[in-house]
Amino acid sequence: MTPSTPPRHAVVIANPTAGTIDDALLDGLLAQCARTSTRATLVRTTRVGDAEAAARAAAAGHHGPVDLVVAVGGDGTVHEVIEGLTRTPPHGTGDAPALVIVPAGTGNSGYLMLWGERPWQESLHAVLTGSAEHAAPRPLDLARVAETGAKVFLGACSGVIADALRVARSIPLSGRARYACAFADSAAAFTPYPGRVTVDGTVLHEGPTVLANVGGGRFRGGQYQVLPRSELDDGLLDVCVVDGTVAPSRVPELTRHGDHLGSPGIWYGRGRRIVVERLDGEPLCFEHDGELQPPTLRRATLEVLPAALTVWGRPTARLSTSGSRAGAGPDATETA
Ligand SMILES: Nc1ncnc2c1ncn2[C@@H]1O[C@H](COP(=O)(O)OP(=O)(O)OP(=O)(O)O)[C@@H](O)[C@H]1O
Repeated sequence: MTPSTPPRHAVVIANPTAGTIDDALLDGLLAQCARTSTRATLVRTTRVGDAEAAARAAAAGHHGPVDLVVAVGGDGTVHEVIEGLTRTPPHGTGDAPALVIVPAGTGNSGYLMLWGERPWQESLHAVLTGSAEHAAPRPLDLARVAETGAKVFLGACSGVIADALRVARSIPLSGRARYACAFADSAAAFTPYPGRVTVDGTVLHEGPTVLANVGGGRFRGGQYQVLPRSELDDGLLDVCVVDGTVAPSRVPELTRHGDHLGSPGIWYGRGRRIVVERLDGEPLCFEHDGELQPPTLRRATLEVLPAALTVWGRPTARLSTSGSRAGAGPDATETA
């Protein structure tokens, strides 16, 4: 395999308030850069919005030529860094810096999506040494919420998966355990809402809806494979709808291993523009990248931004090919 070009200058954007960060983690990271002669510029955030500003500054060339941005934190930090990297045209004629994630939050779905369960030190070492066998810079599709302009990298979801984030606020656990507990509690009490999901102008589902998940990554909450077929670099968004014939309480167990696609009441599509609506005049319960959104939208329009970002991940034929593709069936409406 041809080695990738190792990065020469990394801007490390670290959120010191993220769930599992400490000085030892940052010292270890900087030592790894020093061992491979990668210049590292450390930026510690001090408030919400700093990570986005730092990524924008790095892409705009404020630190000189930069070919790598290291986001150290949880999914919230990664989301900000992506907003910053994609908001600025790259400095001069060079490419925008590529992103690598060092997981220091509690859920870390972004890291899981790109590297699986591999320790971050091994992933970073492969990036810094240009080991093509273990790491590759890959194009990553993002989505944009047309109504707000927000970028989405992990995925967006209406219904019970979003409601679980509300429930999680009062659960005294952290990370994946907290979300699992919240998902079970929310699902046990959830009432389907009247909804419609449209894929590139064709209605995929209309009627009682438990959730509509658009992505993005295969996993939500770091552990539920709601979109087991999703490819992160195919220029398309996947969508899975669970309709009201499925008991909400069964959804956590059904989606745990991505086995739900063959079941009745599951609708799966793929396209460039996906509209998720609530039809009774009430606001959608809606989240993206693990952040519950204010109840202001009755519809969310997700448009794909193909290859919006270069991100380091494990080299696979596609970014996320673990698991097999389900055969086409009634659950497998594909619009592209
Ligand atoms: N210095 C800071 N002080 C306070 N908040 C910050 C700071 N830097 C970043 N933030 C905000 O903290 C929020 C949470 O961070 P992040 O999601 O990275 O960590 P986490 O909550 O521990 O991880 P996870 O989302 O995996 O549970 C982010 O939305 C970010 O905007």
